[in-house]
Amino acid sequence: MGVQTSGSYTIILRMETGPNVPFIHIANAIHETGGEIVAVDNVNRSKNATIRDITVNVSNAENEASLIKNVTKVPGIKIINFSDRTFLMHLGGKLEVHSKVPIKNRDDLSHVYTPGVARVCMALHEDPAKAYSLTIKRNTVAVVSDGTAVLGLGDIGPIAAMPVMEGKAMLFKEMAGIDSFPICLDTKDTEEIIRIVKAIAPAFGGINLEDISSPRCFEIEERLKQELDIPVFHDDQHGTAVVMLAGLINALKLVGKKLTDIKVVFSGIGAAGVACTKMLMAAGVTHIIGASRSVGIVRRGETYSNPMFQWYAEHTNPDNISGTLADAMQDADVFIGLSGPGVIGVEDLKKMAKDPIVFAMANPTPEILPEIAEPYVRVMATGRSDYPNQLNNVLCFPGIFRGALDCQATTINEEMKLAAAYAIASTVEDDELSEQYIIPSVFNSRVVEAVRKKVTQAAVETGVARKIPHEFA
Ligand SMILES: NC(=O)C1=CN([C@@H]2O[C@H](COP(=O)(O)OP(=O)(O)OC[C@H]3O[C@@H](n4cnc5c(N)ncnc54)[C@H](O)[C@@H]3O)[C@@H](O)[C@H]2O)C=CC1
Ligand SMILES: CC(=O)C(=O)O
Ligand SMILES: [Mg+2]
Repeated sequence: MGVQTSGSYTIILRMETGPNVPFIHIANAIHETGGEIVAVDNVNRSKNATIRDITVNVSNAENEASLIKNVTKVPGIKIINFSDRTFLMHLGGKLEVHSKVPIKNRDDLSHVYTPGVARVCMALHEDPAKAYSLTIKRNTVAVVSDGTAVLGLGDIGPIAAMPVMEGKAMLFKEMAGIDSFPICLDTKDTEEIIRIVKAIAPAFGGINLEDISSPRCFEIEERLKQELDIPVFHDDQHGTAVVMLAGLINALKLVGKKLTDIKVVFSGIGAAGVACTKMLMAAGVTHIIGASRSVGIVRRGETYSNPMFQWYAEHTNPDNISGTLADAMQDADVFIGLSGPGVIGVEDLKKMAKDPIVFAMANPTPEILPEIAEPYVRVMATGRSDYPNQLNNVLCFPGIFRGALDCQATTINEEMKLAAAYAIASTVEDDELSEQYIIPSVFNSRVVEAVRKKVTQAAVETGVARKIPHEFA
């Protein structure tokens, strides 16, 4: 009892029960160990036995083990097998490629492949710009990672990064109809990553860099932006920043404060923390303090080996305070966590200014859990889908790339990002806005369309669109 279950850890117990075993005995055994029954399917019923699949949310592996042990003790039941729903959904990977044109006979073959394909190749040789109409480039994005900063799990390597990149590719397709390939590179070398991404770029209309640790991610993205003529977008930086700003715009409406007046404290000065800081500065926030696990509050007068910390020290912390994250929390209006699990506690929240706003965005485990923070804060948001107010870059990257691809943008610039943030924020109407609803659901179908439209408009207005869609002509 009292165990926090997680929608992302679901097991299915297939069990056989004798004729006189009341279901309540099984339900109690599950409930006693903190499991939450979400579905019961009768698979087979005969005079002597019933076979059921019971789907249960558990909190973690230990909880799963103790639950199974407890259920096994119920007289008259036999567990046939149990499976983890998350792993079942990953069997064989989560993606496959489909062809758009059937190949039923030699004639079809001669058009889609040799000899017919050769004429198309030569047309592209003469005019490479036709790639947008004659190849998959028009609608295809590479999701590129080196596996060094996967969610908040850290440097777990390119193979272990694949499920996240496959997941991003699924989201591109499901949310915005964009085809994408997960590409996990077995190198951490900045120059080599730049070289490889440049080499694969001809097939793609955009590059989504993902989960590449800082500070290498800054140089990789900057160089690729300069050297390629397609959008290069480090999602952990800019997707996160766009969504964070959207959430903050709406949260501030609730508490009646202005961007220009607030004090914001960051935990985590990595890819996401730096980009969110820059986005807030661009939106008018002047009082920002950042703290990192390794050096505490970043301040002028110190020398940091990480060049981004040096930049941070020069551009934030107007009163140049020193100390730890806990010291920075005094009178903060907003806390933004882009670091790791459990870095703040209730004592830190109590120091914040009136109507605290807490965005604990570390994945999969936030800087503070909502059930602990909620009594002490006015607005609480996390990056997770199993709590209200999900601040996750999935609200941004499908729509921003849809908008960029539709106008064949050469880049995704600051104006396009700001347009995306305000578009996301505007999908929550004023009469819908509440502490539990500052940001639209990931499944709100209006989000991608709103972002697409505003992003394309911003691209056209700032002169980075190669094609002007009819609605903006
Ligand atoms: N909700 C969302 O949409 C997003 C959330 N994130 C989360 O933000 C976090 C950071 O991601 P990136 O900036 O891409 O990584 P990064 O590797 O570039 O930076 C991580 C930063 O957090 C600090 N940090 C890491 N673990 C920590 C811990 N346990 N305690 C204190 N500080 C810690 C590091 O010192 C570094 O400053 C991750 O948890 C990630 O899941 C990142 C992108 C999007
Ligand atoms: C959501 C995401 O991109 C991350 O946590 O890294
Ligand atoms: Mg990421």
